[in-house]
Amino acid sequence: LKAAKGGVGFPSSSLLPMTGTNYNIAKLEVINNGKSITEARVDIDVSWQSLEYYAGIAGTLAGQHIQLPGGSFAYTRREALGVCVGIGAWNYPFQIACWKSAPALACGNAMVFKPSPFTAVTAVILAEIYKEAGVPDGLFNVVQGGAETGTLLCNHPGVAKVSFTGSVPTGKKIMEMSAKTVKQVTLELGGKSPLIIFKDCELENAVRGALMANFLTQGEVCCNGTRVYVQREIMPVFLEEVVKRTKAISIGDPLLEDTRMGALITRQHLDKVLGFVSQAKKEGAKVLCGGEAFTPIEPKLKGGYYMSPCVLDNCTDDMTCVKEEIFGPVMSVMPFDTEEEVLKRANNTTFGLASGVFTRDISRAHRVAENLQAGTCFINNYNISPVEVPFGGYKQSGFGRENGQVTIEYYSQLKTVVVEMGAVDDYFNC
Ligand SMILES: NC(=O)c1ccc[n+]([C@@H]2O[C@H](COP(=O)([O-])OP(=O)(O)OC[C@H]3O[C@@H](n4cnc5c(N)ncnc54)[C@H](O)[C@@H]3O)[C@@H](O)[C@H]2O)c1
Ligand SMILES: CCCCC=O
Repeated sequence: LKAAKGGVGFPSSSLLPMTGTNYNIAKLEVINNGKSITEARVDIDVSWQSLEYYAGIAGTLAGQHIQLPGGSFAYTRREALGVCVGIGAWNYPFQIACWKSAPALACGNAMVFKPSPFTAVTAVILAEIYKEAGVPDGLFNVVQGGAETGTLLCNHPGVAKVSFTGSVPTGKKIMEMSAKTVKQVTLELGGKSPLIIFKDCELENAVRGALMANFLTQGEVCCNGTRVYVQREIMPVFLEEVVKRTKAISIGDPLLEDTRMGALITRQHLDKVLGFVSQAKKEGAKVLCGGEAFTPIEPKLKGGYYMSPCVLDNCTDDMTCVKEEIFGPVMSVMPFDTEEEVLKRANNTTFGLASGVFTRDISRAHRVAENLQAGTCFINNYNISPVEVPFGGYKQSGFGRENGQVTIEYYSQLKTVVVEMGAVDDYFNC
């Protein structure tokens, strides 16, 4: 399993077959969420990699020694915050629970984790795994419930920190509640990320990248690059290729090895996503493929929340489908002419979670990455998030980070100890 490439949902062909516990968790995650088994396996890989990574870091936590005049000195200690609350979204249930609990526990905190009520199961499996590994009772706890339970946790005076993954509107409420007792907050929120494809790109990679940026986990991925800006000269060939491959995505039973797209999370969410497609048509977008409820041929799947992945052409920056997070398999494609123009358009959003650029021009790639207002910029790929690499948003996509060494700072506090080696000053002359 070491061969697995860390990713938000990267279905790596380098994955070795899973057996035993890992495979069972992946299967449960499919039943939990509806995503394909190939993706769920990657989620479980990314999850255990997170546990291993922070377990390794735990023994390296250290402060600083600062020499002061007269032999005195100060040192800093990195200490736990106390009880941390983790609140998760439904799209990566097990992975989110690991991304939060691994650094929290590594820093010496306890965690109370609340999964989304739509995907309640696998966080409990994580609690069982921790117990089996020897984590003392009470250090990692799962409470089930929805908004009411989340509210109680955020208002609890005994909680030191809330790490939240979910939508922007809920994130604002979490921040407001946490402010009452000055709790620390990490917010991993939504996005409407731009993916910029220049005419000098390696087209095959750019097309694959656009699919990776839009259709993993049925498009229900926070950092998806759903605003696809394509340089005008290559628009016809890009559209032809992207539509051909989108039509070929196999939708159906998510437990089957060949399936690449499963079911959306709920009927209500499916209707909402289909509603975005209808609205896009009304506003002048052209559906090149998909965007409809889909009924797989297997009789047992009738009534499932499936839809065909959609590519929208004729989009403009002011359309609802381009401005709002759809959180479903809908790609909006728009032409651009110059780098300056596309950067301005890409940054014209209140979100700032991720971004991407495809080009062979190395200077341009780094210049674009510098100028995009987003927490992550992928160059010549998309949706790759190994555990060593910090992940998080700019602007209303949130703050704080998950993954990487920096996350230690979000689950610990710094104590300064000042040590006098001489006499105390007789300042008051008494
Ligand atoms: N940035 C990231 O890392 C990331 C990752 C995954 C999903 N997301 C975002 O999550 C959203 C989809 O997930 P969702 O529909 O579960 O989001 P959501 O905001 O509806 O719910 C997220 C969690 O918050 C809880 N909750 C709801 N109301 C609450 C309240 N008032 N107080 C406390 N807790 C409350 C829910 O029960 C759930 O556990 C999308 O916007 C997506 O972009 C972000
Ligand atoms: C935990 C995975 C985050 C990806 C966004 O939805």
